[in-house]
Amino acid sequence: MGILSKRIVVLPGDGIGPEVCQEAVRALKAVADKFGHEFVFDYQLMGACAIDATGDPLPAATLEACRAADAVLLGAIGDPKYDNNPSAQVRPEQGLLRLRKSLGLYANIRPVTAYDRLLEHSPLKKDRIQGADMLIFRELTGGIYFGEKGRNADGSAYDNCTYSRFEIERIAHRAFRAAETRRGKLTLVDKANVLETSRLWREVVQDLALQYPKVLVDYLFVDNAAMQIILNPRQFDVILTENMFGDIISDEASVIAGSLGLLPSASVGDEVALFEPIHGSYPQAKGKGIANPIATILSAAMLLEHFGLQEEANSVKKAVDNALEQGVLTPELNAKSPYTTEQVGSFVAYGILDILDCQLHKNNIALGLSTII
Ligand SMILES: NC(=O)C1=CN([C@@H]2O[C@H](COP(=O)(O)OP(=O)(O)OC[C@H]3O[C@@H](n4cnc5c(N)ncnc54)[C@H](O)[C@@H]3O)[C@@H](O)[C@H]2O)C=CC1
Ligand SMILES: CC(C)CC(=O)C(=O)O
Ligand SMILES: [Mg+2]
Repeated sequence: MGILSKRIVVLPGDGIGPEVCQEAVRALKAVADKFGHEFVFDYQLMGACAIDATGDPLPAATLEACRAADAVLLGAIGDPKYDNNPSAQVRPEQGLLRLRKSLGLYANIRPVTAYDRLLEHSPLKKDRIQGADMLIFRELTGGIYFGEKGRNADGSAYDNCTYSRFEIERIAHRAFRAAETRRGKLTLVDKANVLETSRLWREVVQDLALQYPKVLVDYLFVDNAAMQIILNPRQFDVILTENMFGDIISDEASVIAGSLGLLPSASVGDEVALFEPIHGSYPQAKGKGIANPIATILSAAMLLEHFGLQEEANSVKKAVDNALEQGVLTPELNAKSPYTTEQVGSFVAYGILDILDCQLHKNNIALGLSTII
């Protein structure tokens, strides 16, 4: 792959979003320096910050910039002043959902890995999670999050869940193809004993399975899946599921990795792809320097893979592995001698730049010397 010139729209968003985005951009800048690429970063508003500035959580200028970009990097959106106000007319989350829908980002891909170095920090049984490695395909533009919702005259409320065969087929094909390149197993997580939409998911997946004879297909009800993911995560290879179930079980699966702050994602579909950590804006941590930036840094690695820059992506992943290995960890993973968001980010950037005397950098951090990159 030659030298690339790419325009990346950055949507830092709210809460810890700007802090974790800053570290992912630092990693991308290190990659650009090392490999000679040109990445132009175009910062745009989305979420609560966009409501505050324009009244709209997804201003037209932001959507336009995303459409014209080569990729989008998102931090997170959401603010308690909207969460705690049930009568708020406009919400940050509406901006995110509208962005996903507008860009046709129907497949959200969330890798989950058990890191050897972090096993000791896990509340889960080490011998059960060691080696766990799964890829969750979460449908992202349909289902209950996008169905008609409202209040009835009697004061009751409703959220409708609808799926079409087409919506299921397009993400199922992607999940089957991924399973073919991995360990050849696909688990559909649904609630087909109760929900009609889930029965349609099963029918479609059963039909498509005929086109992928090398893939072993398994079906699990979501309640059972929620338990199995924790109890015996190594049984999973590719998980395919609808929007809300995928949202919930992937946050749960982050316990296998060790923290919600470690899980990245790629959202892909018809237009430009978007990369974001699976976590939210963690408002309690805003400005404290305690947020783990690795989920966003690994999302940047997925962005590089999307550009076809595998070696570059590997350099980011290797630098992250090294940070974990060396114990350069934010407080939720190591309360005793924690590193800040920025220190973890700059340690990773050093690793990308092959300044392999990371010990020196670690010492600098210990001495309180400022980050250099
Ligand atoms: N994609 C997005 O932008 C998302 C936005 N949200 C929004 O975020 C706001 C907060 O929602 P919550 O339910 O509290 O979810 P959250 O994901 O922001 O935080 C849940 C918990 O996970 C941990 N955590 C999350 N990110 C972390 C990080 N980088 N490092 C270390 N620990 C981390 C913290 O213990 C935190 O209390 C809400 O406004 C919500 O709507 C929630 C999920 C996704
Ligand atoms: C607005 C929500 C659906 C965001 C969320 O929880 C997620 O995408 O994981
Ligand atoms: Mg979520």
